[in-house]
Amino acid sequence: MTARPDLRGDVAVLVPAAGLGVRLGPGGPKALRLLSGEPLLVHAVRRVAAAGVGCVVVAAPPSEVEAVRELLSGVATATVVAGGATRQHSVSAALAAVPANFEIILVHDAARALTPPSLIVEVAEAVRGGHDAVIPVLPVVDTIKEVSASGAVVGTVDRSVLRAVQTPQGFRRRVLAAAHAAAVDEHTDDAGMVEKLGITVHCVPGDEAAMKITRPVDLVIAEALLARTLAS
Ligand SMILES: Nc1ccn([C@@H]2O[C@H](COP(=O)(O)OP(=O)(O)OP(=O)(O)O)[C@@H](O)[C@H]2O)c(=O)n1
Ligand SMILES: C[C@](O)(CO)[C@H](O)COP(=O)(O)O
Repeated sequence: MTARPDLRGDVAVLVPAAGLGVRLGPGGPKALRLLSGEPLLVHAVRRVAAAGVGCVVVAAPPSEVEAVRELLSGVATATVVAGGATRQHSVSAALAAVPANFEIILVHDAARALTPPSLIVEVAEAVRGGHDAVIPVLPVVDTIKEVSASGAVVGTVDRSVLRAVQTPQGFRRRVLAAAHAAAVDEHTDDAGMVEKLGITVHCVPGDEAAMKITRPVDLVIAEALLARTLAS
């Protein structure tokens, strides 16, 4: 895990971690599920801290706030708040806890536990460089079909214009605050809320390691990625 010492401490990272993990199956809140013996949240926050950011705010499952504080005490200096019923509510709660002097805010899923610090730095630097909103993206590798409710193919989408979106997503603070003030739970991603304000969202190359651990197979893939990283 390589850190970039040149990143200034003017960046705050919000880590929504209050999701249930329904698609991962039974086993408790997803952010607390284990990957190589450590909770996903610990993997994620360790990488955020390695990026050299000045403030980390975690939105934890409401019943786990104290436990998460304890869990993170040896990992990074982090503020822990209670998350909400939707990702948007969790991000809003975390944003409210960021001190006023932080002008660059990144939002980063705990579920993207193996995101390299270098990607966190890239996104922060793109915001500092002048973009209001920045997202990491990857090309779509499968053919994408539009399908009707009855299961018939309606058409094939031109995938050359499609991108799969990751986190961290980076924003000027006023932009993220305005997007959340206007949002009505239509999007799980913050950039989607910003788009609705008519603000341009800039793309930077994503990273396969920033995959979102969503289904059981993703845990298997993440274990393999982690083993490869540790071995290199
Ligand atoms: N009410 C919520 C819902 C989601 N999240 C967080 O948002 C990130 C992305 O969400 P996702 O991966 O979809 O997690 P879950 O909502 O837990 O997954 P599922 O839909 O399978 O329950 C995760 O780090 C998750 O903990 C959150 O903080 N608060
Ligand atoms: C924010 C996000 O990770 C970008 O891909 C995604 O929107 C989260 O989506 P989910 O609906 O919570 O899986």
